[in-house]
Amino acid sequence: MVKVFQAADATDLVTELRRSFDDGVTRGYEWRVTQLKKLLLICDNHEPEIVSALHDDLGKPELESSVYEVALLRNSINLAVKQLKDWMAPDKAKTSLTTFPASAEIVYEPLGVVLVISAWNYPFLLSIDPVIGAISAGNAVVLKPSELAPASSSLLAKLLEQYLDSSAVRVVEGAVIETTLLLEQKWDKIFYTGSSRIGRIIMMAAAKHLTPVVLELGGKSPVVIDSDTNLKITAKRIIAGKWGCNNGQACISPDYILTTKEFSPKVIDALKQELEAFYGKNPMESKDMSRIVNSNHFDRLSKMLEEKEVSDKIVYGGQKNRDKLKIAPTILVDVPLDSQIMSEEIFGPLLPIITLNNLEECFDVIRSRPKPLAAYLFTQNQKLKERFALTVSAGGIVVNDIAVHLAVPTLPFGGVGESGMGSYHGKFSFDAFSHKKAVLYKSFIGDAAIRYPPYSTGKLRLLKALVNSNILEIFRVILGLS
Ligand SMILES: NC(=O)c1ccc[n+]([C@@H]2O[C@H](COP(=O)([O-])OP(=O)(O)OC[C@H]3O[C@@H](n4cnc5c(N)ncnc54)[C@H](O)[C@@H]3O)[C@@H](O)[C@H]2O)c1
Repeated sequence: MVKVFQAADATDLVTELRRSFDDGVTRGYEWRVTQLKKLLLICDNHEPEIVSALHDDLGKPELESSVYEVALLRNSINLAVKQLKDWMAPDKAKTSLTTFPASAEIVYEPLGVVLVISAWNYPFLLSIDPVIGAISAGNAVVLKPSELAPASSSLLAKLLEQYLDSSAVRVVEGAVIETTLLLEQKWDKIFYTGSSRIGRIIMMAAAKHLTPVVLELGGKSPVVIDSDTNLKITAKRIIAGKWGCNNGQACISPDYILTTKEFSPKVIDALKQELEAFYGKNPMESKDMSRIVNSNHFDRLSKMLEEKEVSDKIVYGGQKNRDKLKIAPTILVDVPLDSQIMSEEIFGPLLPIITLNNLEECFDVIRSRPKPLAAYLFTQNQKLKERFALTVSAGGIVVNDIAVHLAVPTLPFGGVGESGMGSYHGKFSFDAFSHKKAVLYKSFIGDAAIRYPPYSTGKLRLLKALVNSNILEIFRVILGLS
């Protein structure tokens, strides 16, 4: 019988991990790099099992599992192993006249015991990627994978227990009850990936202990298409980023398209043509697309499609099979902006196209809505690219492609406003789990009497000049000039 996770288990778990942290188990370079290399071994030795778990949970095609989960993880781990010494080294900081003589540095201090709560759609990537950051930064870590991807969750629990140091890295499987018990504990950071709704619950629980959070949330990521674009490539990239990424169940998947009324028929034709080239005449039978994760999400998506003034706007697809949890790639045109499909994150294979008079109106639609996790623009117009990058707020922006910024570790990945707070990937993951400690070294040389009472006008003038680094004024005070 599976043992039920109870409040005392959560408390004991954190106590145990805190003891390891306090004993310094996780702080040294050797421990960190050994654990990272173990994560690499998991990828090397267990890829077929991972692919199979992802197939059980989501019907994810092998290519997507191997590349977008395992290969991306390998990249993250290799980068951390290669850069760890550099990341851990303190950064020298400049000092000022006020503290002269002194030296200063920024020390990257591990936070302590951290909690990672991840989502079901990329269950390996979204679980292990933050754990890489937590370990790199020298923390003890508890991972809580999503219960909605049970095969992946149990494989993660098995493999992390088998490979990693269980005195400092643990997996707790479970759903709301288990997560709630974990959230009652005092953590030094909570890293959460999931919906904005639950993000609010996480932040409220964290506030009780003044625990900092990273919230990797979602939102409605828009795609603007200008008529000055390579339409064939545009269509292919949108399809690859939408249906080719877990069938639209991805946080940076295109949620809706904005284009001009005039150009929209060409956009629709191009999408139809490439969809057929990718998935054939009957996409419901295609093995190259994930299924919907479960019947709740299937019903949620169906409800969106069946809404009045939405169901009659389908121009492509619309087929569904609840038994197989399949929904065909579906394109809709000019659904009402206040419909459910245009108000909530779609997170599935439906793609509305909204047509407007010009591109400025398209940009205005984005600006009038909660800030998305990603915003995309397809154009060859340099001025438009710059205007988009400067005036549209989103977690990240990609011009002329979809979702690929996720694979660039020199770019921070995270949301803004409603799409989240904090970021990770590459060095940003290390930073997310580190405290940047300011350290100033002074000696007993050059002890200036001017900072000590009794105060005088001369001391006041000199101190002000020193704080403002006003060399001329310093000389004037020293030389007794007014
Ligand atoms: N920014 C990113 O990197 C990223 C990545 C993937 C998904 N997402 C977003 O996540 C959302 C989809 O994920 P989801 O929320 O359906 O995933 P989910 O249902 O798996 O939930 C995420 C986590 O929250 C936990 N949880 C659920 N209810 C809870 C509660 N009441 N209290 C505490 N914990 C609870 C779950 O157990 C799970 O571990 C979308 O909005 C998507 O855009 C964001």
